[in-house]
Amino acid sequence: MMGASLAHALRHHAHFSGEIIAVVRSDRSAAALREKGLADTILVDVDPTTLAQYNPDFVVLGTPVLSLVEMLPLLRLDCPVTDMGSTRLAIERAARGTTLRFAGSHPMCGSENSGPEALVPDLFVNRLCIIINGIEEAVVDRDADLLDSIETFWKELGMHTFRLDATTHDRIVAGLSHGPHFLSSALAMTYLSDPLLLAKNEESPCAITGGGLRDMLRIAGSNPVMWRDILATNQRPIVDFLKSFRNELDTLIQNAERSDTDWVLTYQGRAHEVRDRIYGNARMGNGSSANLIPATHEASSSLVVGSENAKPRILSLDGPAGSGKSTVAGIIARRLGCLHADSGAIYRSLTYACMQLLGEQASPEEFGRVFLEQTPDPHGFALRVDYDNGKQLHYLNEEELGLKIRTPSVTARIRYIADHAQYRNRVNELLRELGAKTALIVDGRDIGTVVFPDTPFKFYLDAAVRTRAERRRKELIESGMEAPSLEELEKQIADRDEQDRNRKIGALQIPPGAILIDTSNIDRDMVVSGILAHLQEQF
Ligand SMILES: Nc1ncnc2c1ncn2[C@@H]1O[C@H](COP(=O)(O)OP(=O)(O)O)[C@@H](O)[C@H]1O
Ligand SMILES: Nc1ccn([C@H]2C[C@H](O)[C@@H](COP(=O)(O)OP(=O)(O)O)O2)c(=O)n1
Repeated sequence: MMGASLAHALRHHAHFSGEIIAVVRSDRSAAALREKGLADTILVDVDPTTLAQYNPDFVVLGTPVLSLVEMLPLLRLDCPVTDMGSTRLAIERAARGTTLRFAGSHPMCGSENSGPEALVPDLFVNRLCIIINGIEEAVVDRDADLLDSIETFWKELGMHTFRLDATTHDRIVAGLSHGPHFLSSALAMTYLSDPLLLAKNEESPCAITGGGLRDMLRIAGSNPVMWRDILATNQRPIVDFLKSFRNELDTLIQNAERSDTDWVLTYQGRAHEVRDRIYGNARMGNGSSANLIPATHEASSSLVVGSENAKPRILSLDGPAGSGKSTVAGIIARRLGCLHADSGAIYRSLTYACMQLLGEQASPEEFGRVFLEQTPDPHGFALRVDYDNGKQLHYLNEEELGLKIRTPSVTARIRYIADHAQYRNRVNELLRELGAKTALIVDGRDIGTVVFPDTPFKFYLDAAVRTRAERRRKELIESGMEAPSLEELEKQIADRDEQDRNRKIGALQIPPGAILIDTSNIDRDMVVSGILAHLQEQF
């Protein structure tokens, strides 16, 4: 999963045009990579000592930890070599006796899924990568240039980086990552000791659980081989963490057995504080340090419908400019009591923000670079998306942008932003985080294909170019903006259709399974009732 996601991220990186050589173990993985066009050369089950003959410039090893430990001493390579292993001491010790230019990495974005089919297009964006600078605490024993080149590699993929020695790394991740995985498995196993719980749950038409248990069990089914290796190579810190958890559990049980239950208020309050220290507002979710759309995009509480336990509901509305998506999405959101997320407006606000920063003459490449330069925010510009009374609002340095994002000069430059994977990933992440919290009607170009491909509620609106130009002209006149001639608008819309349909990533397409509605000759109320009729109250 991680290797394929890495190949995908490189393939779609705006500035990477190199050759990708993938080394895989099975024909099945090779076929999946080939089908997705993710590598120029695919080598199946080759002897690692022969890799030098391909003259790689950079090597990332992505096998489970124990096979890394076996493989490292066999490699004969001159280029920088790194890996993606999640325990470090064993790997760093295996590398120490070699002549390799090796410094380890731990991109903290693994998941319970494995195999190339499970690839995640924006896996690395805004996640943390720990770069290993030595074995012992406070002793940096790696070459500075090597560390810089490995750090730059991950940063180019949108990661945040942090340097640590292997010993400290292993102790910290035992508590913050490995320990919780084993606890999730232990929680799952607890249900075996009381079969009634499982049996009654299975008899019930829906699971007798809320979202809380699902969150806690999500990681219980992770790849067993990977966890065997992690335990084998980080045993002591993991066992220490599990023991301190057992002590905490004993304290909890003792308190729960006492008749005075007021302690629970203090206990829960303190637990909440600890949770905030780990995932506190500034660090929650999308790694807001890039400050381009920081993490404060949560919906106002009055708008959040459904509870933590409700199944997330997403309705995607894709289509070309002027087909009526945002109008219809807004009406349906109000009718169904959920949020309307206007993805095009988010691209517009990003475009506007970059224009303010760079000036109108800036080239597409300069626009593309702003995102990467934002860490750690040298420009001090903060873009925030928020919702108030059902309206999506865009704030640049706390100024609400209103119609400024809808001017022709912004529209003409949106592609400078929308063509870049970094920006797309950021917008997609924001939408998915929102969708995990509340029911959404989302309109855009790639919502049913890329952002929420699994939603069963997909619609695609279209209309003749002329009709769309007429609508846009009327809209511009009504909002007091300068309106070009109909012919000029028709040309602009056709040009944008062309850009939107031919974008390398996130292109406008009819999503598989989407219901098509041609709005040329029907008014917005008919479009709305057509969509609601299709939903048949299932949404
Ligand atoms: N079915 C429709 N019939 C007529 N006009 C419509 C229809 N749907 C939307 N409009 C109008 O067309 C314009 C563009 O619609 P909009 O929702 O902004 O499109 P999109 O979000 O797809 O770009 C708006 O002024 C809107 O009021
Ligand atoms: N999901 C999306 C939404 C919009 N975009 C880009 C492409 C679109 O031409 C622009 C503007 O989108 P917007 O929905 O505001 O477009 P119109 O209101 O229809 O003009 O943003 C995108 O690339 N992906």
